[in-house]
Amino acid sequence: MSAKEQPTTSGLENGHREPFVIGVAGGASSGKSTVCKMIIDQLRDQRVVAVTQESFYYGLTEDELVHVHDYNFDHPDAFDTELLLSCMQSLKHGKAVDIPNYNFKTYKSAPNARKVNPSDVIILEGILVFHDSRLRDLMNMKIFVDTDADVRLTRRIRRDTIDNGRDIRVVLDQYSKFVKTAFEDFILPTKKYADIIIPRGGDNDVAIDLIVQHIRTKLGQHDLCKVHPNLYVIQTTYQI
Ligand SMILES: [N-]=[N+]=N[C@@H]1[C@H](O)[C@@H](CO)O[C@H]1n1ccc(=O)[nH]c1=O
Repeated sequence: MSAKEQPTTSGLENGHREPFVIGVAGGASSGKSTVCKMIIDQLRDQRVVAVTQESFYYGLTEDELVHVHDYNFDHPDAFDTELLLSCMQSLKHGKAVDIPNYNFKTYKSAPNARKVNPSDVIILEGILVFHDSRLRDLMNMKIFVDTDADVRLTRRIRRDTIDNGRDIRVVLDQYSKFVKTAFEDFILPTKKYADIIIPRGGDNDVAIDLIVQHIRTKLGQHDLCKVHPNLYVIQTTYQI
């Protein structure tokens, strides 16, 4: 069943409604995390949980560590997508999951590091969350954050040099070798799957307000259904 249809309560643990799943994709440093934070802030009255694809990076082997500057963190194969898919499926069915924790300093992954409970809204963000169709099919809403390449690069240089103390030459080398190439080969082609494309990301208050309104409408519809199924049928008939 495509997630486009209305969330249902069928087959869910303790009768909760099926969570509303939002995917947020876009280039590295495009503002995905900022968009997620703004949506979560405006949905303070709802049970919302955020999952980042970065938690599912494979840890690097000793040999990969030795050649870390030649490792492509922007390639789909850098992520444990099977584990991410199984976590998202469990959350979608109202089950709590253990999320791994990837450490950007040690390049190692700590399994089962964080317990995430099922919620009404689940936001999954990451550069390649639209790459695998099985993940896309779990999403009720897909947002692509469309920020200019020069803005993404300047943000990345500022973050990696000032915040993470990396050498500017390493950052630029990694960008031209992996980040730019992966954006063009793997990330940008997933933009066509988006329901909403946000230019300028977190600077775009209008887009984020519209998104939050849409989420509230979808959640509200289900609350009516919870009150009285017939009422829900009337509402659906009216929409048609
Ligand atoms: N390098 N590089 N690019 C990736 C990617 O652009 C971004 C989002 O996953 O995080 C970066 N990334 C990922 C893992 C890591 O250990 N270090 C790191 O900088």
